[in-house]
Amino acid sequence: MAEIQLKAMAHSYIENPTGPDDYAIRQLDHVWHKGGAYALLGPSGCGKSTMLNIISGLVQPSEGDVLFDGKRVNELSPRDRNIAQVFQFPVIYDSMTVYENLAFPLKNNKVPAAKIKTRVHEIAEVLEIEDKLHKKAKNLTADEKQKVSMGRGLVREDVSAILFDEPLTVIDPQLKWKLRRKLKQIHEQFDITMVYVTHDQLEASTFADRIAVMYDGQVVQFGTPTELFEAPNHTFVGYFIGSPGMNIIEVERCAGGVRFDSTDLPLDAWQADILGRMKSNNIKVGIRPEFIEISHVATDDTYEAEVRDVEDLGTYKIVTVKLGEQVMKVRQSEEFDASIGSHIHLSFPKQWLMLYVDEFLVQGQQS
Ligand SMILES: Nc1ncnc2c1ncn2[C@@H]1O[C@H](COP(=O)(O)OP(=O)(O)OP(=O)(O)O)[C@@H](O)[C@H]1O
Repeated sequence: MAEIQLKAMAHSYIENPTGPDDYAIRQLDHVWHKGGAYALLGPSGCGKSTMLNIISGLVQPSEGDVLFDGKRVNELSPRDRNIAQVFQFPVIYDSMTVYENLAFPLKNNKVPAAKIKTRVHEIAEVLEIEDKLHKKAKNLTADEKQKVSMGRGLVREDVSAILFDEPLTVIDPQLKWKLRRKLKQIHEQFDITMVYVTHDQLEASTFADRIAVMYDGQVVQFGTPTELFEAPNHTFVGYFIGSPGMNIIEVERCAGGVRFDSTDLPLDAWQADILGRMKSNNIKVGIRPEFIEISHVATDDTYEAEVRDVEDLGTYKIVTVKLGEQVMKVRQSEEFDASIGSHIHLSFPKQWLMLYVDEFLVQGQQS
């Protein structure tokens, strides 16, 4: 197992990149600590597979260093880096039995036969494919084949890390949940560094202790699921995590705070202070639907808004409201009752009102 560090690393598939848009991964520093369970989450094309392939050695970064336990491995092949990688589609030998498939990486590494037998049975038991060990791989279902593919990654005890590139894409939805739990259990049992690529936030949160959110070739936040939810470091994280995502509103400066349409939002003194020292006019505020409060009575701290829609999702409701020209989503309990077109009063608790300049969170001594 190894600590994997990316140091001033960037990658462009173009020979002579001229600007940031030419990079699949923009320059970044990042550490995957030993034994961690990580997810790499982001939309299609943001650079997840490129990042994984750079760690495994299938792609050499055009700039910077990849370090395993402090040693530069840029020039080492995937085999010499001792990385196991599980892809979207199963990589197995159809003509071999399940047992032979699982034993193959160990045989290659000259592991003694008795040890191979114990290890193959151990992994087959964890993956619940023990009864398939003597079946030819070509006769397995797609789910079973992918389990074998995962098993081939898990079977080696000496790996630096296991990288999963959307491994559950081909898996039946009902089994997906089970396999995700299984991988988590395997992580706890074997304590291996695992990086799991996905574009599904639920998949990322159930598997990982910490999630790296990628957007446009950058890791815009690396944090626990709670950190990503409560304090998104970038507007993209706010929008991408949560269902529905964060309400993000373009605003401009005004005395003591910010304003949109004719609505003034006061900021905390420290936020106003930092904003006052920044030059950019790309200013936004974000608040999650879960944190906006609705009441039927007005106070000094509330804003009158119109109910545009109420979506009943069984155990809660998503209320669409319009404040000035701004449409927002608010999450309410199933008891919420207001007719469409009626007027209600919104409040934005200050601790949940995030301020973004040039899309990044303005952070300070939050109260
Ligand atoms: N071999 C390649 N040659 C040229 N450009 C590539 C290559 N592989 C990826 N890219 C480009 O690099 C960028 C990042 O792609 P990458 O596959 O890493 O993203 P991703 O987040 O894994 O996407 P997906 O979820 O769709 O697999 C994209 O713009 C993609 O078109």
